[in-house]
Amino acid sequence: MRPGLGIDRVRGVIHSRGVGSSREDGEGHAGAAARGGASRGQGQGQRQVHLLAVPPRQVGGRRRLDAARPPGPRGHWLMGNVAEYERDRIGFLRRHHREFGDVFSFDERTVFTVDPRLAHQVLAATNREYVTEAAPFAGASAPRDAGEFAGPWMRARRALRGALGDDAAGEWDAAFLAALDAALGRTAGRPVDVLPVMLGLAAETVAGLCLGADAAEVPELLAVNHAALLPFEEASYQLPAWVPSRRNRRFFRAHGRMTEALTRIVAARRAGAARSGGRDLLGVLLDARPALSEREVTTTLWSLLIGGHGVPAAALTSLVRELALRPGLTAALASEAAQAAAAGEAPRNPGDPGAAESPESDGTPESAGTPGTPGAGEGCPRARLPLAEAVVREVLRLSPPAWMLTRVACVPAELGGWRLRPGDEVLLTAYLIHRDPRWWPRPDEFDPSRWDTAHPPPGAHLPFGSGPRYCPGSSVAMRQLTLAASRIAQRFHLDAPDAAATVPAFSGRLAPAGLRAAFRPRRPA
Ligand code: HEM
Repeated sequence: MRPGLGIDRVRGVIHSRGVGSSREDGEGHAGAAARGGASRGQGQGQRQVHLLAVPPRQVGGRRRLDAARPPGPRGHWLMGNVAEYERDRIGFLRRHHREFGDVFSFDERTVFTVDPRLAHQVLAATNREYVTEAAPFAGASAPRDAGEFAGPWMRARRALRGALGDDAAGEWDAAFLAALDAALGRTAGRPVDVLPVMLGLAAETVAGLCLGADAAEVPELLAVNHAALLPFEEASYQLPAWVPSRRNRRFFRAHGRMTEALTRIVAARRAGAARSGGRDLLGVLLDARPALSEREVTTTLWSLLIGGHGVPAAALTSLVRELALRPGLTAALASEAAQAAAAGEAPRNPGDPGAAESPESDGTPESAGTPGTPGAGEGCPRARLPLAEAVVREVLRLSPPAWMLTRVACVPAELGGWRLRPGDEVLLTAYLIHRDPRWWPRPDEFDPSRWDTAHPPPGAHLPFGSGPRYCPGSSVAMRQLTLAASRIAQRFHLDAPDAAATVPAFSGRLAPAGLRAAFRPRRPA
């Protein structure tokens, strides 16, 4: 059973075997998604057994799965809670949070928490007590092995830190703005589905970031992979990878094409046959010391490409919705953009000084100034566009694209007084934490001004996660979203008559379902 979707589903697929592996491994990448995501030391298909939830016992009028498990809904005698969850995921979570409190179990091996303190604790203990859904480069067959496989990934992360920090992230501002103008310009003022436009924009942006001049074929491959991954994200139950279902075959085909392309690009770059004009992430990875293997480089690229595609596109789509609903706010953003431009301040050029310390320094983004938004130093356009930045933060608070984070215990662990066994899964509901009135006054209200004073406790603001597996693209993402908010407001009239009626889709990534909008160019002032 996979109630925990979000980015981890995708990453489970990506990371489970490393990009260079194949079906011959026995299960390949789709194995993680197909089994519910995991190198967990359980035989193939065993994970699905959790679907057949053991009927809980009634203990003293309180439902308990067993003495060692948190309380939780009883569900159907055979199917557990899957059907109810699938009918209305967030409604299910809200109901059971109200009934059972901040920690409740979904089935024998799956626990939800809506407690920021516990979320923070779990995220901070990742790579020690917990693993992300499956470890990068994993060929691991048991959760206890996953830390070992996270090693190369963490080395790659460290190598990338400088290149993805706030100073360096500015190098891509101009390319991002050009791609944004082009993507919205192509819509020619006609109403369009916003998410596909943003997926195209994000694909082009992240492909350029990773591969520079060698990126040409990658945006299309990302689109193909995105489409192949969607069914895995949307369903709670998957067939094992070895079943030659249409969905599995489609995924293997898409994945194989991307693998082949990345392997070719990496090999050519290593051989010096292809040279990117600027400094891209592939260049950084190839220069890493100690050197990363070809497969580690390729797998890291794959993770960055997938992580930097669907999630930012979902965030951009939510941003458009909020802007479309608030003409007054867009006018204020346009005026801020005009002032910043007049002062020659936006966007900033490469080499800007003054970025804040990386949140990875101690694994706690909350310690890096404003909670959950690291690196907002004076050199960042966010500092020059404070309203745009606050709008973005508010969008990410109300609609975190990665609305549920997943961890798997790899050793016996403790969560809020409950015992977890290796293989148990903890689901951190960022969406509910972000809307909890205990940490957020008027939690459902869109109010960028709250960021003038907001000081949520650790773990209460998780748009980019926390701890050692904090999003490595967060600085780039915050910059680009801030620039996008400002640019869209300045250059386009937004017309989205149905925006208020769109509902959030709690799929792999949270985004307003079916949002349509027309981006009509404004006359230059
Ligand atoms: C609005 C934009 C973005 C949001 C909201 C976002 C959110 C997140 C979150 C919440 C996580 C942590 C997941 C967890 O703890 O399980 C994460 C991880 C990750 N993100 Fe982002 N992300 C964004 C943009 C990007 C970009 C632009 C890139 C690539 C340049 C990227 C690459 C990654 C990667 C590779 C990981 C996995 C990190 C690891 O496992 O160590 N993300 N992201």
